[in-house]
Amino acid sequence: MVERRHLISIDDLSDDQLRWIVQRGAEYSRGSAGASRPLSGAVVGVLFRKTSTRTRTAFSAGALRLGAELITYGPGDLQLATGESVEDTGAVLSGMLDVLVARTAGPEVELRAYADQKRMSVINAMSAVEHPTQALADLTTIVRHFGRVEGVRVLYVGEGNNTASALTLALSRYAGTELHLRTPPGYGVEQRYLDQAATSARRCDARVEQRHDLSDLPPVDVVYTTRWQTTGSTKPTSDWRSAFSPFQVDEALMAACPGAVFMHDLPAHRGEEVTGAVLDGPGSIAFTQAENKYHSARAVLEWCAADWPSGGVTL
Ligand SMILES: NC(=O)NCCC[C@H](N)C(=O)O
Repeated sequence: MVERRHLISIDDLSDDQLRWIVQRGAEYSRGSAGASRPLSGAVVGVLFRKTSTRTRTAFSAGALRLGAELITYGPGDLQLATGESVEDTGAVLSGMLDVLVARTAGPEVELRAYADQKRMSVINAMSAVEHPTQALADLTTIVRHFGRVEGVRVLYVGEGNNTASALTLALSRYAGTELHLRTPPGYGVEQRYLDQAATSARRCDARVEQRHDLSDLPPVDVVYTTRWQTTGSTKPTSDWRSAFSPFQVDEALMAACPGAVFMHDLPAHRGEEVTGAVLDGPGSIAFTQAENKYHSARAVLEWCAADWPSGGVTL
């Protein structure tokens, strides 16, 4: 039996696979991906243990459009809620589903447990530490806007959360990219992701650096931010806003980055991490970026189906 593919971390993808998914997402967004239905006859489970608008809809609509049937589970629906283990849950679901798209409350260990079988693909629809499908959609957005990922320079402003970790792992795999992480003190991207990215950056001639202030901003092509209340996490101190408020993306910050477009993984909180003038302004591509989650989700699902008899991808 062919083992099923899992996407739990960006690090699970080879360079070729990463590039294939990003480019394929761009083809879907251009409407040039063709009309094949590689998930025909498949059943996809969609398990969201945390709230979701974009990712859940992108994967649900994507799976349906690619020909699959869907089963959706809310946070209290499975026997997980009454104490059944994630290992037992994964073993049972894998006998019935082809793909499980799951957003978990905690770290990736839960997703790895679901993936500890050979019959069902598992897709990380966001964990507490990494949001790989967001990074794939973000790179597809960059390809659509700039025509390439290579050489694109990104200023990421805000908490070093799941979105930031995935973006760090993904961008560092493209030649000439620069990722300037400017995160509040104490809220940076975890060192293990920076270490992984540093290895990729050396190999691919990319650059990743993290600082905790907004001085000496380099020339960039993209300014990216994220909300201040990351799903499932609570801040260790009650005065965290004083650390975050200098990191609001406002018109002054955008003026310091001439020519840059604005990206946001959403949901947005106008007046917190970004002003309305920036999010709703002419330089914002945040809502195109949100739509690209749907296009990218189809690319991810198609990649999972590659080895199925109905699949056509060879990577
Ligand atoms: N685009 C998304 O998936 N948005 C959902 C929340 C993202 C944010 N990084 C969070 O963890 O709250």
